[in-house]
Amino acid sequence: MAAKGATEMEVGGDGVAVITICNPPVNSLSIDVLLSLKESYEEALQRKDVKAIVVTGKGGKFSGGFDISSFGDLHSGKIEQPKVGYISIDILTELLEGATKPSVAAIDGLCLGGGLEVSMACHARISTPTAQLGLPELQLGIIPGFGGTQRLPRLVGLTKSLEMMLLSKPIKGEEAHQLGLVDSLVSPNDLVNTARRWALDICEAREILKFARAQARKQAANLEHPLICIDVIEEGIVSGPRAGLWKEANAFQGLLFSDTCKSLLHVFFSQRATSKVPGATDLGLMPRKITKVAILGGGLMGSGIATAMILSNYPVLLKEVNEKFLNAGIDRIKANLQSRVRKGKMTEERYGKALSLLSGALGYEKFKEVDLVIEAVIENVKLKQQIFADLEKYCPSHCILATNTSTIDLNLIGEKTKSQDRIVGAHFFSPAHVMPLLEIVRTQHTSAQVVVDLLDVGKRIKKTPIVVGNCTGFAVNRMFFPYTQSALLFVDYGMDVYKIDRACTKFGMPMGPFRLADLVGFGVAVATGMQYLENFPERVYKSMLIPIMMEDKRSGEASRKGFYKYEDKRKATPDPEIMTYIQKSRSMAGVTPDAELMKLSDKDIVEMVFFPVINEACRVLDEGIAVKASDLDIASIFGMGFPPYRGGVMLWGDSIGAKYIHGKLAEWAKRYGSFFEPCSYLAERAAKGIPLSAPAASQVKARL
Ligand SMILES: C[C@H](O)CC(=O)SCCNC(=O)CCNC(=O)[C@H](O)C(C)(C)COP(=O)(O)OP(=O)(O)OC[C@H]1O[C@@H](n2cnc3c(N)ncnc32)[C@H](O)[C@@H]1OP(=O)(O)O
Repeated sequence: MAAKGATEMEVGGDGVAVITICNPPVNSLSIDVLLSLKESYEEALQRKDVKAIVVTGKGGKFSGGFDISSFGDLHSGKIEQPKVGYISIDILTELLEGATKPSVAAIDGLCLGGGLEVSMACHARISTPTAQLGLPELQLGIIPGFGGTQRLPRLVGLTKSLEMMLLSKPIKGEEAHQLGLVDSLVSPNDLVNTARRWALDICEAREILKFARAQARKQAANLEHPLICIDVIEEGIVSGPRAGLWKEANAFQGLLFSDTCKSLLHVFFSQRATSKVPGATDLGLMPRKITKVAILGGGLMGSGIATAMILSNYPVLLKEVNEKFLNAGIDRIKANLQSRVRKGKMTEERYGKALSLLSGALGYEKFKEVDLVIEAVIENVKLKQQIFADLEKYCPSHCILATNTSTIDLNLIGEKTKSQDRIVGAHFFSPAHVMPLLEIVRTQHTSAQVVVDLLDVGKRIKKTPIVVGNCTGFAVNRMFFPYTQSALLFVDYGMDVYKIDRACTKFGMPMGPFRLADLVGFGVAVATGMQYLENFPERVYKSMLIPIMMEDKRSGEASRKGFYKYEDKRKATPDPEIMTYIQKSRSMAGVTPDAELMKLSDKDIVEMVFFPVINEACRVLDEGIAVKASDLDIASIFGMGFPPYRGGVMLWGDSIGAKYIHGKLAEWAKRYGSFFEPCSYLAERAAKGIPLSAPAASQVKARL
């Protein structure tokens, strides 16, 4: 039997395949035409020279719909009925609508029933003003069967689509355009060419969207909502504004109840709540004006802090011990600023202005003019004590005396002065002009006024402050010390360094504990370790791995070799050589690798690295070092790069549950030692089923 119509396909030099429905007199859709449409599509999707598709009808008619004359053949069984849904779902939805290449329908004349349905499965519709579009199926005692009941309401709205279907009432191209069923109106002569251009424009938009998707995945692989946003934008481009709006509305609704949204809302409010500090900001004190700032030490931290200050228009006096160090410090500040100019974040003019706010000093003569001093010299208690005694002598009596120490007890630093009420910690995170957190440390002597003043400075230099109590490591470093500690412990027990780092970055950390140790430098890591060992010996794991590597002149990124090698600029490559050190460290620790640890999933690894962090965060909270759990969430996000979409360590901990965390820690404590011992705060909350972040009944001990 001769075929009842077919489609023809022609591929132009522009990469557009024009598929024409040919079945005179009205280009009705016989089964043959539909199968031929399928074949043409498949060929177009396969061919490399085809970028986009236009579907049209021969002789100024798109299509009069399903071939009514074959109804009888179907009834009599003369032609076999395709399996239910084959045309509507397999061909029109999966193949046409779901195609990776965009298609546009070019409509003139009739576009009825199955014809309109084919055009609605395309990604856009261009028509002439006089074209006739409708779904008249009900006239024949049937209903639209190729997706019309679903696609038309999305394009023209419920009321209009009901009218068009129930009354079998077609509309003209003009009205279809107003309703959004048709995307553009053109004269019959321009029809196919306009449709070609439209299809190519969708291709270009798709390329841009593809790039945006890749970027979004690279930035935060765990996040779904940026990709959904791109999908929704694409829907609008491809299927018109109404379809786009529907997709937007549905996606919005879904995201509103997502964990990501809940976590990010928590971060939003928690960040604002950090500057509400009981016993300081609730006393009605106004911040005093700070007109000049002095910074002691032009090293990495000092120069970073000075950069942050001059960028926010504070005149800065940088003091060093000799000309050479001073110049080196000033050069570092210049380099910090220049990097901003290079990245286009700052004009040359702004650069000059910022630099003009900086002056250098070798002595204390000009310190009588300053309102705030930030000491950022090396971590040496004796040196700091001497400096604070000098500052008391040379600075005006109202001047705030801040230290950028990251670990040393402030009472020790100020021991030789009578200025305890104006001594405060201003702990910045490296690089200080980039990292957004400022940990303000107050002792029992620090005045509320000084805290209020420093909060104001923090706001002006665009840092997120958290106000914490005084102890070794304060809140942030204390909380994150166990991050590297547990990683080092598990490496001794047989786990792979790079597997741990990978699990952490997949979880959403900017870098794993070993890449971080490389960045910070092993010297700092060991010095900090000593402080902890002195103060919290029961929960320090004495890994020899870092000291062994240091003996071999591997001390992290600065020496181009640490846990990774750094041949190229900053690019970290795993280094098989580290196995020698690891084996040595393992034999010194006298442990036998635990075969079970090798089988762990990424989720297990993340728990092993982060549950000790949560445990320490609980101690910090219990001791009153932090005022509230949400401050620790902010500290973890802004100080260590904990993924904000997980809400911070405490909120994340609560999403897992105190009981589970407690159980795991207790089990590991039995197996691997006291480092994992769950603290009493965690134990109590696990037993009573109270969230970790819920305020205690007797909130905040007298520590602050
Ligand atoms: C699954 C899907 O949802 C189901 C469907 O698509 S069902 C089909 C839906 N389509 C329709 O109902 C359209 C029916 N056709 C019409 O209403 C009118 O024919 C029309 C408005 C298209 C044209 O009207 P008009 O210009 O007066 O010409 P008319 O004489 O009716 O038709 C011209 C020829 O085309 C044929 N024809 C029209 N529509 C046809 C169709 N869908 N299938 C097969 N042949 C069709 C007519 O039988 C006629 O053939 P003839 O010359 O051999 O007698």
